[in-house]
Amino acid sequence: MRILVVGGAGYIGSNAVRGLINQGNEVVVLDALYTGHRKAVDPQAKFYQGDIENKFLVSQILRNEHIDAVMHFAAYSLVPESVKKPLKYYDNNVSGMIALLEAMKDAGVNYLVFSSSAATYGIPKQLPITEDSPTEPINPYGETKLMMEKIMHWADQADGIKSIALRYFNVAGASSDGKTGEDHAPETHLIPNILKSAVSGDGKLTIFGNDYDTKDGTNVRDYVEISDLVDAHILALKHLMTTNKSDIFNLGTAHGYSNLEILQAACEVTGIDIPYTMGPRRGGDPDSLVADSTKARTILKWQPQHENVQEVIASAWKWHQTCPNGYDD
Ligand SMILES: O=c1ccn([C@@H]2O[C@H](COP(=O)(O)OP(=O)(O)O[C@H]3O[C@H](CO)[C@@H](O)[C@H](O)[C@H]3O)[C@@H](O)[C@H]2O)c(=O)[nH]1
Repeated sequence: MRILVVGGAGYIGSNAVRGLINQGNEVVVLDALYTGHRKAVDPQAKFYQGDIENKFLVSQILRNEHIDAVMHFAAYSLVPESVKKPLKYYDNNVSGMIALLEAMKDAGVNYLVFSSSAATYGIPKQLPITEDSPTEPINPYGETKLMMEKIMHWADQADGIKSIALRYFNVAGASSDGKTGEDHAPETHLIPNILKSAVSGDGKLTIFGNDYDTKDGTNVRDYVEISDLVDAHILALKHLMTTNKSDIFNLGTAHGYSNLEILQAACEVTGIDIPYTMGPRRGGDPDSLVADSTKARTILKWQPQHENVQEVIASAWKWHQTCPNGYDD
């Protein structure tokens, strides 16, 4: 199959590109390189630099490259940034999805796997969260992802574009060959920030808030390992093309770790007593997000292989030690 991976130079997209190639697919990448890294893209993929909002370019690539299906990772994804710059998020994320679907309609490409988020749920009424839980996002990022899902739904109704939205919980870890890891600018994610502090010893790590309604007062998250996440995308695409039916799946492990538990696990993995400051709450953080992924396990036959959070942190730690400045080395 020939797959277009939009946003294929980012953390999750670049890992998906490798996974697709390893499974015998031909991959074309489109990435604007606003947040992604050219060096992260597997050299076996054909690369175009460009913006998802350029629907003429996307349509041309879909036609000229004889694309069968699209995976979409080209959205802004930082919760705190979205709270500070909501218009940037609505503009890029929502407009990007509209342009992509218009280009797919124009080129007659009817299959889309989309990187959605647990942030679509907001503050869950019960844990673990199933796909039919209410979707009431509490930050602009989560709301843009929900809007994108809704746009996909109506594009299916009107134009027959079939799609699967994968609602990820917190993705973490690096590839086992050490080639691709997590490198955002600015870095706002917990595990990379903890490990950066471990490498630099700068003592700049802040844990945001210890007055949440959780076991130790810090936020609880469900960490899903990057290669397990990529496997789910490939299974989802096969399922979509077999059933021709749009759907939504959670991807997580059903294990919730508090921010302090993650810090403790990182201290154990690295052997470093990582200093931190307890700071005030960061805007837009729900207390706890833990996935019920029974649906993905049953229907997609998804079997995550890396549910031990220490193992996930260990792979990220290997990457951070090798590339302390990310892809800028
Ligand atoms: O330096 C830091 C960074 C983060 N946190 C906290 O760590 C937790 C996790 O934060 P982060 O790693 O930024 O992830 P989330 O905000 O939970 O968002 C992630 O998880 C979502 C789904 O749960 C995804 O959709 C998003 O794309 C992804 O950024 C939160 O409580 C943060 O406040 C800190 O305390 N200190």
